[in-house]
Amino acid sequence: MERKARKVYLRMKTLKEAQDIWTDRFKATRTGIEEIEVTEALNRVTASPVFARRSVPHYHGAAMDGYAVDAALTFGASDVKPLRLKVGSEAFPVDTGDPLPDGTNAVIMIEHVFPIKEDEIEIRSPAYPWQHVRKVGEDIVAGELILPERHLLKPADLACLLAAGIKTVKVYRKPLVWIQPTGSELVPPSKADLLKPGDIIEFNGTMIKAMVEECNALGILQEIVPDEKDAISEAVKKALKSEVDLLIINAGSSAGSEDYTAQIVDELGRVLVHGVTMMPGKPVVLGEIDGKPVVGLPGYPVSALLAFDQFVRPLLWQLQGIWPPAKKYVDAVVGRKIASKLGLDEFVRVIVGRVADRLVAMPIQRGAGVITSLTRADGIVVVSQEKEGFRDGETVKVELLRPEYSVDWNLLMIGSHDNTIDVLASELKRADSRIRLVSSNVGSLGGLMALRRGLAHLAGSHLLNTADGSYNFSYVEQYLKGIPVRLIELAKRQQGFIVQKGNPKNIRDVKDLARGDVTFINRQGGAGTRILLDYELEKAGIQPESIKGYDQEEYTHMAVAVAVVSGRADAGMGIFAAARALELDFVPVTEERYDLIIREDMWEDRKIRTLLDIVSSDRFRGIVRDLGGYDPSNSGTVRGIWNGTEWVERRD
Ligand SMILES: Nc1nc2c(c(=O)[nH]1)N[C@H]1C(S)=C(S)[C@@H](COP(=O)(O)OP(=O)(O)OC[C@H]3O[C@@H](n4cnc5c(N)ncnc54)[C@H](O)[C@@H]3O)O[C@H]1N2
Ligand code: MOO
Repeated sequence: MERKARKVYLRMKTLKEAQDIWTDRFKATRTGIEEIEVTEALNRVTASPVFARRSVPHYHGAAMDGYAVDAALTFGASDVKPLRLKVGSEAFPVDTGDPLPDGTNAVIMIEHVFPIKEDEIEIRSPAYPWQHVRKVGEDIVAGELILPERHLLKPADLACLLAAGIKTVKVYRKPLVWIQPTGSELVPPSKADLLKPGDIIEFNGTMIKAMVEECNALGILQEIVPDEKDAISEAVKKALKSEVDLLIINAGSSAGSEDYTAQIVDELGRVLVHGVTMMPGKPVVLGEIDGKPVVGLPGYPVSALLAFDQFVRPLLWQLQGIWPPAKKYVDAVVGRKIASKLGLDEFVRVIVGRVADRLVAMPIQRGAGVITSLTRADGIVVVSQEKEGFRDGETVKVELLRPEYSVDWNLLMIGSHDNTIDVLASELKRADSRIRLVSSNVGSLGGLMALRRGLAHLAGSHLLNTADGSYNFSYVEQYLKGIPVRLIELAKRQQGFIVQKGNPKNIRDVKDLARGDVTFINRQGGAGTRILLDYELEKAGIQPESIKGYDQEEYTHMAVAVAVVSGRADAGMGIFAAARALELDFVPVTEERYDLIIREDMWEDRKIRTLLDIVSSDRFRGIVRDLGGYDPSNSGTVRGIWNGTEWVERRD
């Protein structure tokens, strides 16, 4: 083979350019054709037109239960002049589907017949010719075209084929896809219990195989190959010798020292595209070797999935001769500002809910390695390359990953994070499988803002009024003027310091945070926990500047605990459950009340009704108590009814 100059990173293409190059190159490529049983042909694509072998029905048949007659005999029958017919010679009993006896051409429904004697019936209206009869060829006429070429076979199509006397059908072969995970750090999922630092469980392969299957193709997941050029090259050659229609190499797509995909494709064949202005998914490699399509999907799971969706999915359908199934888009209002780089189409995952008749799309975590951003997402918003993002409140197009009706069952909760929210979410699902509690963590104050702007159904909040020690009331008064809401206690919970196991720095109270040997990890401004900390610092007369790490912020209790477990910090303020989840120690500081703040116009909503039943149930209280660090004895208690101007009810 001719050797070419090495081009590792080609000029970045736009998504549209890359898609055009890719689909154009393989526009005439199809998988082979095979003939299969109709009974096994669901979701396959016809490779030739199909013509009926017989008519349907192939005989005149009764369409109703009753009596078959010659219509001419019945003319003149009426209420004043009933007509009697002899059973067996003039009228013949038939059931739906029975062939019509010779000499008959109509069926009288049994309900319209009056039995006189065993062998005689009476009718009081005439039958017209061919009434209640399914005539020969009414549905299909032998020889007629019943399905065109390149038709995706759905259940009714299979029925139609069988009815027309067809037993086998020519379809395109399911594309066969070789999936090659690469990476010296990868270990198979079966070894998940024996991970060393640096090991990564190979999970992309299974995700890719599942996506391949969703495109009606067959994926063969190969064993992991290490990041060695020769080893990968060998695997590629082996793949191409087999019968595969498409080769996917996962990871090694970017510019690192061990990123060989583009080089190998370039040496063995031709790189069509390396680098697309999309994010995640930017370093995708599109090429061909021996006329076969080869794709290098980036290693990060979100990047791999999105690049697959843009390039592999359409190709797999194209190889079967049809368009990919259409995506579903809806308009929604952005719930939180989305900033994005110019020059890249950024794919932002969002949760979606319908609040007061408009759909709200709340962005969730952005990282290309954050697989949970895909498991949680209801949709994807693309910030196109010429935009720097979206302001909150702006209307955007959302690609829905779930059916639109299911989004109407989402309860959109924005605000402070708490572990009991996860319990609530799973209890809601248990009570009513349609309800999904989707939450976005922006801190307590952020939750109130979202309620004010009509971007959430409910907020979770634990905002302390440092003047009188009350929770949430004064903040509702300040931020929710004109917005009627109700406050329901979710639970009381302990707040304290999350510290290393064994508390090696011997942190006892808030004064210890100012010690020179202690590094702290903080929560973001507006978080209830942050306000609590500042309150405790003020009480103790400690200047925030004297605390090392005070300016380092995280958005959730768990993120604070992770900062401690990883050694980045010695202490952070948070809830007991977060410390326990990571086997850290906990130094209690105080107990606080965490409330659900619910829009008044949601009060009678079924989802909220279900939620309220759950939070006041013994079962919920039991689960929450078992988490540790919570006092759920007053869960479900109404703490306040705010009509937008004043408290109709307020119970501290
Ligand atoms: N200097 C540069 N570095 C990077 C660039 C760049 O342009 N210049 N691009 C970044 C972007 S964007 C992406 S996306 C990634 C793509 O990386 P690779 O495709 O080269 O993949 P790796 O670096 O090998 O792996 C990334 C990450 O994914 C994990 N991984 C890989 N395979 C699997 C698998 N089968 N299952 C689970 N996880 C997998 C791997 O362990 C790494 O953690 O590059 C950036 N860097
Ligand atoms: O393009 Mo990478 O896929 O942004 O993270």
